[in-house]
Amino acid sequence: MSNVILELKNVCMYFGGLKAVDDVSFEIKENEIMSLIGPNGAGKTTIFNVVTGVYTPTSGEILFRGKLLNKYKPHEITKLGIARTFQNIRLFKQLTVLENVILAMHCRRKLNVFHSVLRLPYFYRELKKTVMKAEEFLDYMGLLGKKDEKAENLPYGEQRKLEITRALATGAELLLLDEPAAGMNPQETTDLMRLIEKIREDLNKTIFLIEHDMKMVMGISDRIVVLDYGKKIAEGLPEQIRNNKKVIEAYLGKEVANA
Ligand SMILES: Nc1ncnc2c1ncn2[C@@H]1O[C@H](COP(=O)(O)OP(=O)(O)OP(=O)(O)O)[C@@H](O)[C@H]1O
Repeated sequence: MSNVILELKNVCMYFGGLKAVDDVSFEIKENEIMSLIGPNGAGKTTIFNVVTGVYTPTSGEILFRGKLLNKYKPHEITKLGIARTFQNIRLFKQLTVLENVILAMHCRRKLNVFHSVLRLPYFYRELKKTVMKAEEFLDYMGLLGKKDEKAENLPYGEQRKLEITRALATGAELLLLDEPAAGMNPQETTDLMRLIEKIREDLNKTIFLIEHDMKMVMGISDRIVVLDYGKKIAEGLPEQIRNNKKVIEAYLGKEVANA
């Protein structure tokens, strides 16, 4: 049986009287592509926020490889091996593509202020290694040719790819992608699907995805969890979700049945 990498047990996240996430439980297995879907306001991003330490859940448990995450801070969770991208792209827009990747690698780098101030030979050796590693990530993602461009000058689809590159560069095993195909045309979306599948296969990553594009969700996911008003209303294989009456009736209608 495959190993569970992430487990949510009866997780609740309340904002005052609003139950943004209400008693949600599910598991993600190592190397799986799991999608989280649901209408606007269903609680998807809130789930990402509790998993990555932005919020402490009101109750319930979040376990990463059996380790309770509830009290960890976002940077500690990144260090443990979970990285995310955001619905609204968050890059250092004025910095180059390469610099953006290098900054994402800082949580694994052996350099500190002491090394950089004294400019020890060690500093230059480590810096060179870091640059080479960052270039490897960019090459893998097809962005090496753009390494010296300012992030803000990249076309939208490439900015989204750069965000994924940054998530990979943290060394994370579990990648949380929040609407990676948002704003992409159908060709870009298909390319992105192939890329995500490649990352899972070549690099042995686990992918947890929020996405509204049903063709992508149905085409790429091993399993899908469906939320509605903070509650899990279904979980299963794409075929099961596509044919689930509750899912179709509750909100997706033809969108999911025809994807
Ligand atoms: N910090 C917060 N304070 C108060 N309410 C919040 C907060 N964050 C989210 N909410 C509310 O929680 C509910 C779930 O929001 P969430 O962003 O998780 O939904 P979503 O499924 O990601 O929606 P979308 O598809 O539109 O991104 C919404 O009603 C939202 O307004």
